[in-house]
Amino acid sequence: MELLQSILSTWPLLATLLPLTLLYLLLTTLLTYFRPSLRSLPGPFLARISSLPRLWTCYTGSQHLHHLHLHDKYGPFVRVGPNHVSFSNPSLIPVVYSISSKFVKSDFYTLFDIKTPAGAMPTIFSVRDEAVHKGFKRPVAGAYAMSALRELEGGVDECTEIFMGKMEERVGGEVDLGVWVHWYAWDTITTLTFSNRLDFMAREQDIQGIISAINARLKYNSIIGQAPWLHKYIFGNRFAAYLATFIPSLAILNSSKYIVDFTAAQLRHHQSLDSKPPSSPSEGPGHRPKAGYPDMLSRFRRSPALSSSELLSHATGNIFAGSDTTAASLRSIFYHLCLSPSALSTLQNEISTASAKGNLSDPVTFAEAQALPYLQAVIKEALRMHPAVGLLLERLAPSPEGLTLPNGIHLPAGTVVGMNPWVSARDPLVYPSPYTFKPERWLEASEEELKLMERNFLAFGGGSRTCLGKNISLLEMGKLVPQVLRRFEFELAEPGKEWVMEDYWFVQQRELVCRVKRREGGMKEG
Ligand code: HEM
Repeated sequence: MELLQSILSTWPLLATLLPLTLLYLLLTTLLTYFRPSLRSLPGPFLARISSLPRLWTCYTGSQHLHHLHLHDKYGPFVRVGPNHVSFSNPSLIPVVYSISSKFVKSDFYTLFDIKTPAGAMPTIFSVRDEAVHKGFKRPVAGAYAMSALRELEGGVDECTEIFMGKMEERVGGEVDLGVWVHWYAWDTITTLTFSNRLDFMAREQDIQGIISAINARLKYNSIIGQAPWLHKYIFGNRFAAYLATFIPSLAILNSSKYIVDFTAAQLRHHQSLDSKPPSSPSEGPGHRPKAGYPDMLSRFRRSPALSSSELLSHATGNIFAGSDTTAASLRSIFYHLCLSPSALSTLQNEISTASAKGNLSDPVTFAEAQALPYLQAVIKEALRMHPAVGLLLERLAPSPEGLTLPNGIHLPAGTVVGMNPWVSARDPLVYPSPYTFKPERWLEASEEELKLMERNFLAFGGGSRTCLGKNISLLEMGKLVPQVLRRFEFELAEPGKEWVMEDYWFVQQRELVCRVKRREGGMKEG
């Protein structure tokens, strides 16, 4: 106390400013706490007045679990931040996430904008303005249609074959299946997008460190995205970003440029091969594009409406969103099958029966996979058990009307509202015993129940901002899983041990170590 008095008497300006600052902080805290309408919503005290709890739970990679806990404790509407409301009430899903919804994405998504040589620009994923989003999507949507992707099945088959070969080499031993499906997803997305498989699987490594770069940026984006205004003082600030280069553990988080440069190199490579004759296997590993090959980039490039920056933005979107998601979903499929012997044997029987009837080619085609109802239910249930995205899908209450919650509370325009796909997936009224992996629920539900289950299924998001790459992942998962299961069996190396989850926008799992066996009576390597 004496020390404070002596400081204040030495610096009279400080003596005036300090109480004013404290008064300002007190007033803003009170105003934040008592923000109209939001004050009547329940939620943790600190979350009402500051972004710290959201920053912290994001930093610890556990926000999906935190949101589940908050809704268990406080009910369907929780004030999770000064201006943030998380909801678990399903009736709001069609309001907030519909095709014609006026709820645009929040500033959280600005962290996912990219810098191109022509300047900063959003990606189709991060763009906030709905009209701009429509314009962005129109020229490329065709490339994501299932009819277009089916032409690329051969590319998926090549990657599947490599995956099978790698598992074959490991029969009798242990594999970290989580790592392998990640490499599989990377090889597949680079094949489908650029016809340039980078051979993560063949070389058994993170090629050019791109996986680490994306993980690091996702970490930064999800944490700083909780208070997006912070970005302009961190990596959005040139000087701060420069200073960070001297601290390797910080510098790695600023990998956005690295990711865009990685994609730009792929674009240049694709363009440089236009004039080359069709590839031959002697060109070495990877799949080389030839003029007219219907990979996604060729389709994008055929659209005269796309500038080179837009092309880069779309390709970066595929790189950013196209592998972690599918990998997390594949891990969920294999993990839950390992934990559920009855589901595994039902699926194995379905595959064997179809095979015996001659209904499964080698490799399994997408059309054949779709005709396996239990397989489709397993995929759906695995995505429900483990949605790839684990933060709020944040949207802004529209202006001027805001949002009136079913309990009558009115949220003003500009309030950030959203649902976490993990919360919608665990609603016991929609999915009885929501923590149990039960593919049958998708086959046994009545029409009415199924409608509700589909409505709550936010694994691919919803409305006009539904995942654009959904068909890519369905193609990959639908083809890989039956092909692998007809030849191999996996069991957890340590059955009692749970995997480790980290939620940095995508909820990635680690330590899915399995023993690989050749399946009794299963298909031999052909
Ligand atoms: C199982 C795999 C996948 C899952 C679970 C998934 C999940 C999601 C989710 C939840 C969203 C909505 C995010 C939001 O509203 O904020 C989304 C959007 C998006 N996803 Fe995926 N995704 C998957 C695979 C892919 C793939 C393979 C690609 C592309 C190669 C992709 C590209 C996109 C794009 C471009 C958007 C933004 C769409 C828009 O706003 O119009 N995703 N995804």
